Amino acid sequence: MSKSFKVGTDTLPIFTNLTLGIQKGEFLALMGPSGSGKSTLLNILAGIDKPDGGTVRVGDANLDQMGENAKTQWRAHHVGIIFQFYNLMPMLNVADNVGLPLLLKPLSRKQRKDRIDRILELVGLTGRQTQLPSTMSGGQQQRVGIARALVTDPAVLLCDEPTGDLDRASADEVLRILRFLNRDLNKTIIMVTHDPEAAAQASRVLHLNKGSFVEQAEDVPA
Ligand SMILES: Nc1ncnc2c1ncn2[C@@H]1O[C@H](COP(=O)(O)OP(=O)(O)OP(=O)(O)O)[C@@H](O)[C@H]1O
Repeated sequence: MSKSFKVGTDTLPIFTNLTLGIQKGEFLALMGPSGSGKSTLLNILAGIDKPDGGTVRVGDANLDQMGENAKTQWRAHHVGIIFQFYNLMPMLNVADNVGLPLLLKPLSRKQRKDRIDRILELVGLTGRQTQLPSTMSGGQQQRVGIARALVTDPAVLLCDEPTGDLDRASADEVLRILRFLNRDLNKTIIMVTHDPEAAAQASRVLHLNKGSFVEQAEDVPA
């Protein structure tokens, strides 16, 4: 896959003939300097951004052969996205934020409520349904963000610096949930992070370096 951006009259290459395979059920951490293309890669995997050339397959979906509407539908069913700054709707309460992705699904009010309640329990936010995000801590807001990403039961979770705005204790709680989702619910997780402690939770760490990935070397005892 190749990707560049046009900046004025210049072309800024981000990836040139990048080949990357991610296994179902992996917990992959993507690291690398600012501007190296980590978020761009997540956007390409989500079908939000398009490569200039090459092929991007996620499960059975061949993203480069799908139109925009098909990709939007596909994303709504198969991919959950978790953001650094949560991206919650401030005027909606917790239950309505978490339920947003379900608006595209033909569910009854009761089915919707049951699913929201179950997911909130999973992220440790039972009883918070009517609370507004602005009255919650950063860690709690991120757990609402995780619940929203999970509510459609996607196979893949894309996380863009999910602990980047959190203190250590809240970050550790978010990482504990991500680890649980990976190990116990078999979610494939791709997490961009600058935090070595977050990366240490992953089953594989890749460092983006000048448009290609370098696998983190195993620690070799001296
Ligand atoms: N829509 C765009 N138009 C032009 N340039 C862009 C666009 N999106 C990203 N870029 C450029 O592409 C490069 C990669 O950006 P990207 O956000 O993927 O990096 P990153 O590794 O996620 O960085 P960070 O760690 O700072 O979030 C940067 O130089 C950025 O300025």
